[in-house]
Amino acid sequence: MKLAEVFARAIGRDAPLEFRAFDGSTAGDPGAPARIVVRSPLAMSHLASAPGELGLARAYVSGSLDIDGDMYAALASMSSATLEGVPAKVRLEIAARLGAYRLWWPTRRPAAESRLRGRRHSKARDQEAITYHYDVSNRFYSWILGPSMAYTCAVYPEADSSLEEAQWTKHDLVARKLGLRPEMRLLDVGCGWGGMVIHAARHYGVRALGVTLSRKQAEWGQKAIAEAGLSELAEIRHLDYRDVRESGFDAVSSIGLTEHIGKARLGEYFRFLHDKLRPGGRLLNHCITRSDNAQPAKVGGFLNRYVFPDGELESPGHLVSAMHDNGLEVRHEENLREHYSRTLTEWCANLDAHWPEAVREVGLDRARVWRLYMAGSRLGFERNNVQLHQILGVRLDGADARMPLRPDW
Ligand SMILES: C[S@@+](CC[C@H](N)C(=O)[O-])C[C@H]1O[C@@H](n2cnc3c(N)ncnc32)[C@H](O)[C@@H]1O
Repeated sequence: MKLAEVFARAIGRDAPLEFRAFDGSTAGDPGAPARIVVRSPLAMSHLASAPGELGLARAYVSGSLDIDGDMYAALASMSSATLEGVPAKVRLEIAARLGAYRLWWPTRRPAAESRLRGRRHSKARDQEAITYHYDVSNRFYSWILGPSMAYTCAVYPEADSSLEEAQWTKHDLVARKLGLRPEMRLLDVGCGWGGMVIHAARHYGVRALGVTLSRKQAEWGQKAIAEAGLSELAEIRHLDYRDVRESGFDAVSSIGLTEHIGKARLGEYFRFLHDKLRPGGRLLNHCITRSDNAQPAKVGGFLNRYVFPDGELESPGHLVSAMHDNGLEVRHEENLREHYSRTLTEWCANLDAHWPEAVREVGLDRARVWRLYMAGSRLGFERNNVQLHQILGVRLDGADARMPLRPDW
């Protein structure tokens, strides 16, 4: 059986995809928005060794399989692939073919795959994990993220708002939820390239300290603060949040950091942030959560090995409980899932628009990792496999929460 026949049976003959393989076989619609090209038997060996997303990712990142055109459309079609309706005899034949590929074309893990050592979530290993993903190239990130350099879900105020407006709106939403006012002190943990710190200082006159484990982000953010003339108010340090010594902050923001903490450490994370606040101070926690809480968290897949090593997602309920159990009165929460699929759609389009220079900057294998992960994440938010929750908590400890009677955020 030729590979195109296997493909047509698994994906369906009407899928909006074209398929070509090294054995000369073809299937699908040549005018489709996306084309899968299996360039060598090595791709089949990758798929046989690690069936599903990891095998596909290894084949794509190693260059033995290409996905041309619309990556999102390709993933949307492939994610529903199944051999369920295929007769048992044919399935056995396919399994035997895959086994033979595996035997004759042994695979090696592509060099881009992460290999972290040491105790999970030790400071040293977390530094390695963050360097792996964020210290790639600031230029590369600027092509994807645009001028805001914000690497988290934007908040679109209108149907036709731009990414830049939506990132501004996200920072402003966080500022308003935190009740920022001039002379307040804000701690932004996991500050990235400094977007929230700069927004709080520029628009609210707040004294803002941001910390990030990425050296390249810190350098970029420090320069951006100086160029904006905000050095009196804003500061960014290359520092593990656990090493922040100051306390008594009026507000803490954590935008996209929780995904790096790990379930086992969530309690101490929220306790630490609680202790950084003065009584009456607020924490706004913004992070990706997972929808299916019944399944154990998935480790060792594509995202863990190529994108966010040691990253872990929790359910929104678990986060609310962890905040509640660590001294924070939970006052508000909202799910911004649709905003993240839209944000990712724009990042994917930006990467495609800068593809040749992105490949020159970080190499083809890495550029492919980002292309695959961002399109897959867009699909994940659209299909409610993952969500984005903002949760607002207050440290009471005898103080008044001073929340508005009906917030108009
Ligand atoms: C997805 S990025 C979000 C950046 C930024 N908040 C934004 O919205 O663009 C996650 C950030 O968490 C930071 N981070 C992860 N673990 C950290 C830790 N232990 N201490 C400080 N920063 C950390 C990373 O360096 C990165 O800046």
